[in-house]
Amino acid sequence: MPRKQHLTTSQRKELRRKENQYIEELNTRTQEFQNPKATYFQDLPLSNAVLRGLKDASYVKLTDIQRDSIPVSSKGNDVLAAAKTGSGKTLAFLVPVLEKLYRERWTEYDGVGALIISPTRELAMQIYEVLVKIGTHCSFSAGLVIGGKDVKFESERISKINILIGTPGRILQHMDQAVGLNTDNLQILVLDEADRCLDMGFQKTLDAIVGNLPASRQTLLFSATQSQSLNDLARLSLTDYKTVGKPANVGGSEPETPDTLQQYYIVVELADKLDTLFSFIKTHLKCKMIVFFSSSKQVHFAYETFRKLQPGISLMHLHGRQKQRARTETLDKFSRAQQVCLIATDVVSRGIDFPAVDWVIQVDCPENVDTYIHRAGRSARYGKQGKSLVMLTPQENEAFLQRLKARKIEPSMLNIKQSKKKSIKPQLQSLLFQDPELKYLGQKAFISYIRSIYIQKDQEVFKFDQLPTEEFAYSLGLPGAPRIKLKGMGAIERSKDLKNAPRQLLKLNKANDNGELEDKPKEGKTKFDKMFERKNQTVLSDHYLNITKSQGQADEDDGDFLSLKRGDHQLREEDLPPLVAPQSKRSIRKALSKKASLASKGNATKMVFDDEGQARPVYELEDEQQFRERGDAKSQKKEFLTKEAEVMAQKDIEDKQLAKEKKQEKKRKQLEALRREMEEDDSYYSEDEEPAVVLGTGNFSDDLDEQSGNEDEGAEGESQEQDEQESESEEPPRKKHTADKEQKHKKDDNVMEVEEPETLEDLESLTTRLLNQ
Ligand SMILES: Nc1ncnc2c1ncn2[C@@H]1O[C@H](COP(=O)(O)OP(=O)(O)OP(=O)(O)O)[C@@H](O)[C@H]1O
Repeated sequence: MPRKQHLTTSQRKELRRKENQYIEELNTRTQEFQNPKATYFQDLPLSNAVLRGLKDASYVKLTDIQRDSIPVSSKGNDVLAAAKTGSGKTLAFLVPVLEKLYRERWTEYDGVGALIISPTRELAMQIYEVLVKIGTHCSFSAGLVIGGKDVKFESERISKINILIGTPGRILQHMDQAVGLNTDNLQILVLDEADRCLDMGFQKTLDAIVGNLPASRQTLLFSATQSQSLNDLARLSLTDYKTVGKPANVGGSEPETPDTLQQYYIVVELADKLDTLFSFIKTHLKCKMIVFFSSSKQVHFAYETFRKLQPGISLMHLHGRQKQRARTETLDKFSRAQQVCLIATDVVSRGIDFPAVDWVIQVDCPENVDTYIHRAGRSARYGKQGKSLVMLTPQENEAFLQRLKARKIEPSMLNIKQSKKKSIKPQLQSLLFQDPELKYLGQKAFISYIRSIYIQKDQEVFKFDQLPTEEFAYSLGLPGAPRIKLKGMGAIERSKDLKNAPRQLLKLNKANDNGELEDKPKEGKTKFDKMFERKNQTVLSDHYLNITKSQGQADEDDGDFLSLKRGDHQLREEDLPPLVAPQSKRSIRKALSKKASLASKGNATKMVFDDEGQARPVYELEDEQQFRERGDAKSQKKEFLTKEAEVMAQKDIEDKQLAKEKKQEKKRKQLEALRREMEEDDSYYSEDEEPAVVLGTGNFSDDLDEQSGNEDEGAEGESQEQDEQESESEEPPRKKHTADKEQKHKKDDNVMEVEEPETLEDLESLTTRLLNQ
């Protein structure tokens, strides 16, 4: 940590002069630099402060993307960089950020000089940690804004932050508040996993953020995959940019996966996936592995059931529905553990750098090749060996392998002898029978998976109509396929234009417990809602649907109705307890007041019923004398008809107006629902989440102290808002700035355990043997 020095004015002037001279020389060296064979960081024209920070953190040798991109970025160019997972992109953009601010002689009082945007909180935290690690000899302040409760807390400190790292939603929130966050002087903007930000529906948020930034800034876009949306973003937000790294898009000559990654696939029936996974885990107890499912509910179910079945390895789970603190703790524990199985959603599929992961298992087929690459890339990082296995159903197999092949990825096939595979279905059934909580989770997991397939864009891979729903339900231990009703699909179609699949999945996950997705947001809960929020009420679902049919008629008329009938739970009306149609207190009050107001109007019309039972107003024959006095019958008739026609025309206009207003209102509510959802989804994982706040201090070394202090003392603050738990660190006193600131091998009865195979053949035969037992 740099010591505070007391200098005289002339000493300070002299120091300043030397520093200016040093920076000028550095700039000249940078502009003239041409060494495509640079091997070490010190071969690059970098400032001493940055080089010392890198060395202290044991970063000495350059990776390819670092060697190629740092000199280009340091020259001030806009850069679009794509490089394989685990190839060291984080340093590739953090080093130029520090260099830029150093060369601009940035001080605490200059405000935000660099903005780094990451799609998820976990990734933002990781970037922050790396920055803290390498920035020990620099004198900038760094801070994290990743959403959550205390905007005020952040706002108060944000004005003193020089390097701001955050998620898009929260950054924009601070910009909108117009207090604290001033980006007028911003020098450099970094978008990490930029395409993921776009995929997650942050396009508008990013546009708004970029719109608030000075045009003169430098911009760096980084990703492991290079999609069309990334190219579009590059065209819009970069100026005269340089492309660095391997062209990682379709048609490239090399696979985009690391060379050290061994990739496999197996073809397995949907209903056999959990059996296969469990057998796999039991035979790889000495490994560190990540298992990916497509939804948080499936993760939750697999975790809870496997925990009870005790495969013999430490199990962890991580998904966006968990509280932030739990997520952070799991990330931390998993990073440190050596033999462990983490069951997770795509919340950790991008960017997260877990050390030494042996296996990545993709139980659910990824939505596209990019997701496959990012998931698999959690293993085999920074030149280390790693393996990945994707489970494909016979329906997905062919088309997905083609998609992979088009990107030069050709995993090897592993065979499983289905006949000999150990089944955990009976245990699951027994568990679910005993534990209603688990059964409920199973139903949720089932619904989530079916929904996830329904909304996939790539229908050649994901064949919704070929899903073996009954078998799948049975494989989860359920007695039959829960009934699913997806309605209001118009809303989903609309949302498809706005968001990509993961967010759609998120939206669908917000459907109610009956599997229904409604076109409009609910206003308050009815007794029906509450009744069906209770667990294990699925048996009532048919009845519920009957009751609510009339209420939901309008939606159903859209033709957007889909249902998967549940075979074993057909419920006869007479078997059900008598249900009185419930009414909310509000609706009862409303009805009563309507009656009261009608009664008080005093102009009620007396009605009589005619022979056909039709109600008609009472009328009496008018006196003939009076009738004649008003004119002849013909003209009276004409006058009457004209009047009636006018009334009808007026009514017609009113009706049309009413219909129009209703339509507009419906549209407004739908838009409102979408908007609200996008806000809630400040991050995708916020089906899910509200973020934690950890703001840095005026000095990196303070940040380090602060972190370790908290770890030691367990001093993490904790509070709740919006159902989220958050952690935050106390801010230590700010330093004054000077002129030169700176298993055991347990044998299972059924599965033989052996050492990790070295070759593909070994692995194949091993897997076959193990699964055949
Ligand atoms: N020059 C280096 N020397 C030693 N280790 C490095 C170096 N650069 C990066 N690493 C290490 O390599 C690992 C992967 O780096 P990083 O997380 O930046 O990869 P990435 O390219 O961003 O991956 P992803 O695309 O998955 O986000 C990290 O553990 C990091 O500490």
